[in-house]
Amino acid sequence: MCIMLYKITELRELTLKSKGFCDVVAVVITGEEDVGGGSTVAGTQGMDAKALHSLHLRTWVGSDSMFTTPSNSMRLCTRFENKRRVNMLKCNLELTIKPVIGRRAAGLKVSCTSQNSPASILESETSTTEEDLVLKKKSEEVEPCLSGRCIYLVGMMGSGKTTIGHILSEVLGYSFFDSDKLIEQSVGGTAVADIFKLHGEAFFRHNETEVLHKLSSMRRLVISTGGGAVIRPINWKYMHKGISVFIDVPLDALAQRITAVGTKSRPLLHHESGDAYTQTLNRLSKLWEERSEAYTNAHVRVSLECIAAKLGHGDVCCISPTQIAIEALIQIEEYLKK
Ligand SMILES: Nc1ncnc2c1ncn2[C@@H]1O[C@H](COP(=O)(O)OP(=O)(O)OP(=O)(O)O)[C@@H](O)[C@H]1O
Ligand SMILES: O=C(O)C1=C[C@@H](O)[C@@H](O)[C@H](O)C1
Repeated sequence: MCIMLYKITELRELTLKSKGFCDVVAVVITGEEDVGGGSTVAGTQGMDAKALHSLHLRTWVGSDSMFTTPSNSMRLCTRFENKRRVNMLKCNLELTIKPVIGRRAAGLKVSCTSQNSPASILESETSTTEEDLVLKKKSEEVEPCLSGRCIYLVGMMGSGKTTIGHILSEVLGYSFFDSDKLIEQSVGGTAVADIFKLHGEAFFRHNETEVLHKLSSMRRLVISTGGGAVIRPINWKYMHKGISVFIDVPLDALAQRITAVGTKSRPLLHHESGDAYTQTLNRLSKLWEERSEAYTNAHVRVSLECIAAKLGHGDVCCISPTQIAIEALIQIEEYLKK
């Protein structure tokens, strides 16, 4: 099993491999770094499970539940999709974060069990990857050129705006906002799917424009926008106050990602029955027909197909979010130089 762990405070990517089939999972753990000699680097002290879940946990295929256990460990119950064998495995993943002394020495003990495979214990130290160093260097070059301008990430549902947005905000020292979340807050915490159901799409779009309007007067933000934010010209007026970046992901890759996590939270893709992948791909194709032109309004395009060609990958699924974030910074830099 292959587990990718992202530690957002340090932006380190850690790949743990054990023999057997290969699943890809990303977990984000974050916390106070260097909070004094002998303290935990990424402990769960002072954080409740809900906060950890909402702020710091990502999996490629969605997490069913997560809870903390006493003394600096947290447990994630999730379903890992085995891409090679298509079946779903139920797994318990327990991360034990050991106390460390000094900076940058998070010890992670990962114990992983599943219905289909015996328990295995993996241990590793975090290490800074070459990708992390490239990302850091590029962000240091680009950040002063931005002069505080916000970055608006646009792209179809599931294109990775949130995932990449978190990475970019971290390296640039910007704050991160998700416009869908802000809309939910403005409607008393109602979920996007319920806003569509209760009030209709027009109401949602109106609120989306309001949110983008408010954000447009702010600085030093990375904003993950909703997939349909591009369709209203007024939204571009606001987004063009900053730098807009279109994350261009092939539709079949989007359909795979979305099918893996389910369509319940995405009202424009939700369907009750039938082949989930095909239905999702059909709906995405329809939306793409309506929107592809609108995405060209973005200042910058980050194409996963181009990154794959550059890196010599046959498949866009092999491109890590860090690589996409690096490419976004390269493209932003080129745009700013023009
Ligand atoms: N580079 C990547 N490779 C594989 N899966 C990814 C990658 N980036 C993101 N994902 C996964 O794709 C799904 C969608 O990602 P994310 O939520 O970041 O997209 P989004 O554009 O913000 O989506 P939405 O607009 O629907 O909210 C998540 O399950 C995420 O883990
Ligand atoms: O593509 C879209 O139109 C949407 C994408 C989501 O982010 C949400 O903004 C909402 O579900 C609509």
